[in-house]
Amino acid sequence: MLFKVEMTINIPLDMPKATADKIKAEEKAYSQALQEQGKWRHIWRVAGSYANVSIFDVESNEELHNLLSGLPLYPYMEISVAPLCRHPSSIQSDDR
Ligand SMILES: O=C(O)CC1=CCC(=O)O1
Repeated sequence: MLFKVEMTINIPLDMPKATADKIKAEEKAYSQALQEQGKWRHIWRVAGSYANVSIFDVESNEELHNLLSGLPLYPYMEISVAPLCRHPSSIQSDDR
């Protein structure tokens, strides 16, 4: 199941830089592990914003929820999720 996920990050201004840097490093490792597993298919920076648009490929809504709620930056994110399906004009032979 494919989902578009938009994440907007709002780190509190009073968070110490060392704390924020540690959480960001944990976030990067978490994200890259999921990318290596093929579950986090794409991640794109939204130009001009501390936000990303990502594509996830998971087995269920529950799996997506568990992955997203495990993000180290989750407490500081606004997240929106949209389920995806094949576009009838797509020339791709599969959903990759
Ligand atoms: O968009 C961001 O910077 C938040 C984020 C999600 C995965 C990651 O590595 O950073």
